[in-house]
Amino acid sequence: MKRVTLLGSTGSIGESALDLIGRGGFRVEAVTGGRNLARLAEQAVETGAALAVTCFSECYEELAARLEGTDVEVAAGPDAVAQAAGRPADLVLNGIVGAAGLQPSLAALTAGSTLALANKESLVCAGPLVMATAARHGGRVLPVDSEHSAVFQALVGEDIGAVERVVITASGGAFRDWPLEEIARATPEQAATHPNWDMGQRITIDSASMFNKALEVIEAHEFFGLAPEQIEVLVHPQSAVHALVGFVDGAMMAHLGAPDMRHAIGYALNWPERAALPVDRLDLAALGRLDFATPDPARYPALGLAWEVMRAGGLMGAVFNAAKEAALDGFLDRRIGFADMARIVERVMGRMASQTGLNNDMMSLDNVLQADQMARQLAREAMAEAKEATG
Ligand SMILES: NC(=O)C1=CN([C@@H]2O[C@H](COP(=O)(O)OP(=O)(O)OC[C@H]3O[C@@H](n4cnc5c(N)ncnc54)[C@H](OP(=O)(O)O)[C@@H]3O)[C@@H](O)[C@H]2O)C=CC1
Ligand SMILES: CC(=O)[C@@H](O)[C@H](O)COP(=O)(O)O
Ligand SMILES: [Mn+2]
Repeated sequence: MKRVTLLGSTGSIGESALDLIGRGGFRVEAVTGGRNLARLAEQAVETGAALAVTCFSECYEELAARLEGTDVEVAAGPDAVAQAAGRPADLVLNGIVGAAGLQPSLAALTAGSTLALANKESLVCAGPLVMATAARHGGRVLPVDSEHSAVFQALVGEDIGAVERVVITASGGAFRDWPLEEIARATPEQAATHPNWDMGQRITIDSASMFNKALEVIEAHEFFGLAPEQIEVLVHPQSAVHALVGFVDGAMMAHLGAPDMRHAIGYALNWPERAALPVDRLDLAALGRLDFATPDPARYPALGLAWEVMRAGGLMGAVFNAAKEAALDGFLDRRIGFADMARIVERVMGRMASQTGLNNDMMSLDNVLQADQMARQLAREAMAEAKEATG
C-alpha cells in the first residue's frame, strides 16, 4: 500500500487522483484544499485521511466543525499546507494551483518524499531550487503535467544526451479558430471553455492565451535540463499526441493517449510500475487524422515570452508567473481585456529586468518570494495605468 498525500485534493487534479486512489492500492495520509470545505471534509472522511488542511486560516473553524466527531486532525493556513506536504508519505501529489504550490513542493522533497508534480508553477518559479532540494534529500520529482509525463515516458531507457529536441503539443485553446480581432473582446466565461480537457478555471484560460504552454516550455527546460532551442511547440487540435521526443539519429518517439489526466496521474501514482487505468482508449481510425501547425505569434503573444524567460534565467520565471497570475486576476475581475494580459506581463518583465539583478545564480526561497511580490505589485500598477490610459 502506497501512502499518498494529496495537495489541492478538491481541485480537478485532486478529484482525478481520488478517482484512481479509490480503486485500491493506496492509503491517504493527508488532504489539503482551499475554500471548498464541504468537499474537503467529505474527502477526508471517505479516504480515512489522518489530516485535512485548508490553506485559508479563516476557514479553520468551519472545517473543524465539519469534521467534529471524526478522527481527522484539522489545520489551516499556508504553513499548515507545507507541514502536511512534509509528513512522512511515499508520494505527495501537488495539485495546488499557482505559486502557492512552491513551498509545499519544497517541503515534500525536504522530507525525502517522491513528488508527483502537477503544479507546474513550482518549476517555473524556482526550478533550480526544486531540483536541488530533490537531489539533496534523495527525493524525486515525477512530472504529472500531461506533456511532461509524455516526454518522461518517451525517455525511459534513453540517454538524455541523445535528445535533439522535444515537441510539446498545444490544443490551441478556446480561441484557436476565432477571428483575431474578436479575441481582444473575449470574456472570462468564453476563455474558460477548453476544446478537449476538463480542467480548473485558471489553467483553462491560460490554455486560451497559451500562457499555459509558455509555463510548460519553461517547465520542460527546468525539469529535463533542455536548452531553449531544443524545445518546440506545435498546435495539435486533437490533443491525442501529448509530446514528441526527437533523437540525434532523426527518430521521433511520440506519446499518445485520450485527453484524460488520469493517464499522467496514474502513471506517477504507480511509477515505476505501469498499472491498468480506467481511461478511454484512443480509436485512431475514428479520429482519422492528426493535425500539427506552428503557433501564430499574433494569436498567442504570450508563448514567445517563455524563451525570454529562459534566456534571462535567475528569477525571471518567478516574475513571469507572478505577473501572469496578477494579470489573470485582472482579466477575471474584468479590469483588463484578454489581450492585455500578455502586454502587462511583458511590461513587468521589462521593468523587473532593468530594476534588479535578476540573473543571480544563488536562488533562494526568500528571493523567489520577493521577486514574486514585486512582480505582482508592478502588474497591478501596469493594469491601473492601462485602465487610466483607456479612460
Ligand atoms: N487540471 C488539469 O487537468 C491540469 C492541471 N495542471 C496543473 O495542476 C495544478 C492544479 O490545477 P487544477 O486542478 O486545474 O486547479 P483547480 O483550481 O481545479 O484546483 C486547485 C486546488 O488548489 C486549491 N487551492 C487554491 N488556492 C490555493 C492556495 N493559495 N494554496 C493552496 N491550495 C490552493 C484549491 O482549493 P479549493 O478548490 O477548495 O478552493 C484546489 O484544491 C495547476 O498548477 C495546473 O496548472 C497541469 C496539467 C493538467
Ligand atoms: C492536460 C494538460 O496537461 C494541460 O496542461 C493541457 O496541456 C492544456 O491544454 P492546452 O494544450 O490547451 O494548453
Ligand atoms: Mn499540460
